[in-house]
Amino acid sequence: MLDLKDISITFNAHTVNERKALSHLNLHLDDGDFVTVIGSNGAGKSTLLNVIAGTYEPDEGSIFIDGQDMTFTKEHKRANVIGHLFQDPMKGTAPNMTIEENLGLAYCRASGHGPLSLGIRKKEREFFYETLKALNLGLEDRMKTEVGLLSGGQRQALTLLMATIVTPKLLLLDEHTAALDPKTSEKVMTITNDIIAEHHITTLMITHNISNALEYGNKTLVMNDGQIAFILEGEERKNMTVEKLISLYSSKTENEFSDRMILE
Ligand SMILES: Nc1ncnc2c1ncn2[C@@H]1O[C@H](COP(=O)(O)OP(=O)(O)OP(=O)(O)O)[C@@H](O)[C@H]1O
Repeated sequence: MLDLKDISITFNAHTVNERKALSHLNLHLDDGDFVTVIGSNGAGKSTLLNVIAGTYEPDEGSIFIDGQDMTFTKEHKRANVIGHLFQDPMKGTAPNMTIEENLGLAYCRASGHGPLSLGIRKKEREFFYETLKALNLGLEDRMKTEVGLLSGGQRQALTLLMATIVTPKLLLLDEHTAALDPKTSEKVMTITNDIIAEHHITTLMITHNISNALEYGNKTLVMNDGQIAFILEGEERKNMTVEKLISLYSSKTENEFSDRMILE
């Protein structure tokens, strides 16, 4: 489904701030894979997602989605098939527009249904109502509420819905629950897991929470220094504990996870 072939990217090349963020990275994801991504600070996790999304063009290598070479496809064109969520709940929604208008925008953009100026029709309103209801946050009764008035958790759940209202080929989640309080984070994570399972969405999810990384998804990709250190799957992953993973990481990479990852 997703193939990354020999991807490298260096920021600020030939300056004192030169930083090789990804180095000859290869990755293959099968259809429906839900891969959690962890690694120390600066390992290249966000850069990996940004390169897949088209935010950055790699210096070397190729990106294929469903066999199609997307390496030089612009970010806004890739957005038709890739959903990308960030840590900041303020990103990804328009605060001065209502919930319904935001969903309308996302729906039109992803489905190619023509501009929002045509108005949201009854059929779409009903679809949005039902989709919001499934979140179990009461947002279906607040469709005329401006998004800027929502809490961080509600907003992040809405952003997730917008990214998946037309099922994307690939979903990229960059610590999308990290800015939420623990209870809300758990709720948004449950919603995330349900949406991914229901629509069978191929997903890469960066998390700093090691137990979440082992609990959710079917594979865990561990990054270090711009490369994939190792991938856990199958029995090995099933039998993995947080403690074992911390020691495996330091033995394989001679590096440590950050305190934030270990303490949480
Ligand atoms: N736009 C950029 N310009 C310059 N350097 C960058 C840029 N983006 C990332 N880097 C550098 O590339 C390296 C990898 O960064 P990246 O954000 O991908 O790491 P990460 O694994 O997501 O880290 P963290 O867990 O701290 O968010 C870091 O050294 C970072 O400083």
